[in-house]
Amino acid sequence: MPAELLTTKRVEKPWGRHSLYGGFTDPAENDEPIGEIWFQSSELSDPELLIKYLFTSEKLSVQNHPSDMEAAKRGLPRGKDECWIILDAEPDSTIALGPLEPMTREVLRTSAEDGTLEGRLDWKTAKAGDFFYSKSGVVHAIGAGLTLIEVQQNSDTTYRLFDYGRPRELHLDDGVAVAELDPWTAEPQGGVVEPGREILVEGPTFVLERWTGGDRRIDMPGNARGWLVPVRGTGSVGGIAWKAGECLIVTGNEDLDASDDADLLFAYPGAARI
Ligand SMILES: O=P(O)(O)OC[C@H]1O[C@](O)(CO)[C@@H](O)[C@@H]1O
Repeated sequence: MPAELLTTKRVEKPWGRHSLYGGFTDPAENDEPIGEIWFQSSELSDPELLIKYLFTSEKLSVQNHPSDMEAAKRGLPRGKDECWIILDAEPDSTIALGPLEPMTREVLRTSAEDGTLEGRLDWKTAKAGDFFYSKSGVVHAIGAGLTLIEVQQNSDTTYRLFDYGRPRELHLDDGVAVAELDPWTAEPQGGVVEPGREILVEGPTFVLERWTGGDRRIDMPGNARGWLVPVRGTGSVGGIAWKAGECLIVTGNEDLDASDDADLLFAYPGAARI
């Protein structure tokens, strides 16, 4: 199938919201808050990437994820590098990425246990338009009041180190073992490589491009597939109509038509741009 419009799965989370974003339907007042919307294929059982929208009203857990190598050691199919495009933020919204100072594994564990870990993290202001890449291992926490798109390796393995006393399971042994202990620094980005084409992530596990509107050709080599995430605008690809808030998987060689105002993300597995 050259292009598939993905279906959505709504995920309840204690830190989610009753008032979502854009065209997403709000949950009923008495229902649990929705924290995530996942885009799923009805054709593929285990695609390489997963695209989500996140809606936060409280901080997520302080957490990290295994790399491909650490995942393999634990019998898991893949690790979880991830990144976030911030769509909307309350004025005081923040995201924690890595420790303020290099830490030892022992300090990471004891501060997770005694609740001081939160204060040791580098809480960065997050506003609409910001972009953050969080490599597996980075100890991070998405803050309250944010709406964002997450592009990640398709893995549901999260090691929770601290959860503000919420009654959810923690995973200290694994989280401490796979943690990156040095402060976070932004990965170098490819930047604008041609008019209307910006490279936000180029490996090691996926590439993320950002495109402006207009018509273009998508040429995916072999069996490679790409995830088209319209942030704004309308259009069609491979004869399938799309609009902002949806997500499609594209394979092969397809024409993409996008309205002039379109803002598009295009993600695919791999270490280098196609
Ligand atoms: O354990 P929590 O707080 O529900 O957070 C899990 C979520 O955090 C994320 O890893 C984002 O940091 C999501 O991909 C994941 O679903």
